[in-house]
Amino acid sequence: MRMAVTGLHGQVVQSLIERANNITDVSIVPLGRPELDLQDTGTIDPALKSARPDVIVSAAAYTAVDRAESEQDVAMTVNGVAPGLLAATAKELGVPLIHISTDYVFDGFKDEPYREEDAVNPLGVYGLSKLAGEHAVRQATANHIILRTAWVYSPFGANFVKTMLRLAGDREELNVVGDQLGAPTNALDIADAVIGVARQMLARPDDMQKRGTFHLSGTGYTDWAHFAETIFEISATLGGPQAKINRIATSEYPTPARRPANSRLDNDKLRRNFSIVTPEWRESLPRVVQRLLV
Ligand SMILES: NC(=O)C1=CN([C@@H]2O[C@H](COP(=O)(O)OP(=O)(O)OC[C@H]3O[C@@H](n4cnc5c(N)ncnc54)[C@H](OP(=O)(O)O)[C@@H]3O)[C@@H](O)[C@H]2O)C=CC1
Ligand SMILES: Cc1cn([C@H]2C[C@H](O)[C@@H](COP(=O)(O)OP(=O)(O)O[C@H]3O[C@@H](C)C(=O)[C@@H](O)[C@H]3O)O2)c(=O)[nH]c1=O
Repeated sequence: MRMAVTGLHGQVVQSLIERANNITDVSIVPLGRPELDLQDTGTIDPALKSARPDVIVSAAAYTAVDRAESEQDVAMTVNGVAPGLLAATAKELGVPLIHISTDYVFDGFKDEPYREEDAVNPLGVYGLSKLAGEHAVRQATANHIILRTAWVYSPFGANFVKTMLRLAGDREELNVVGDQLGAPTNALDIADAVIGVARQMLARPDDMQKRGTFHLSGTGYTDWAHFAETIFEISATLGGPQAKINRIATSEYPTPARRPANSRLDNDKLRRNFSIVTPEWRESLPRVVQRLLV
């Protein structure tokens, strides 16, 4: 199975490359700038076609949530327009598209985990742009999966786990918000799920139970402050950096973009339709912290 994946250095791309290294029948073709530039939309179709994919994975995105508030045009092109073009090429090639989206399409006012059919209402430009991307994909091809994930971390790229370990090098105490709930998701677990989903889509080309929108986050949930405390508990056992976490309210940590108070995603549809279950977030975390401390 040849998977063309957008992006080069991103967390999900790098995780797919690492996982595929150990699987003989899966090869990843990462497509990044300048060959494929989601801002330079004319590059998308030729780059994808030259990769001769069996499946396309749309993993690249403009992910700077706060910067998006002042770079709306770039965020909209990369996250909102480009996925529709990827989907149009996927349709022309007759191959499935797996598009990664986000919990930030929701406003977070629901008390329970979000299900796929719940009403969307993004609070910021990043979420709005990702929602536009979802609509564009749905319009361009029925042969798609939209996988909404959340709070992604990994040994690669930039993420909250790396930020906490880095900040602890300079400070003894860190203020972290304790009133936003969500599920940390290891990008390597996303990679496993994406490969599993792709195999099942190819095996069942006409099965609409294996098409549409699905949620995929780590199992269980936490808040950012407790997530940070857990990172440092693990770091302590490995002789890594330490910091005391001061639990604060979101109102005490002003940011350009608003974040949802509830980012929890209900993963049950993925379990029912694909038999895919993600590990507990606490189980996945130590493996990444360990790698980051080496
Ligand atoms: N990070 C998170 O917490 C979450 C992420 N998601 C979604 O998951 C997906 C993967 O995220 P993640 O791996 O964390 O992302 P990263 O921020 O780690 O990487 C983003 C990738 O997008 C690429 N990219 C950005 N702009 C362009 C462009 N104009 N042209 C081509 N490539 C571009 C980057 O390129 P380069 O390699 O050159 O830097 C990089 O490879 C995204 O769709 C994101 O919206 C969803 C929920 C949470
Ligand atoms: C660094 C830091 C962050 N925070 C807060 C800010 C924010 O509410 C929360 C997480 O901060 P980050 O900037 O890492 O998170 P953020 O960029 O909002 O992460 C999001 O990224 C996009 C791409 C997604 O799709 C989302 O699922 C989500 O993972 O923690 C603190 O309270 N203290 C700190 O020292």
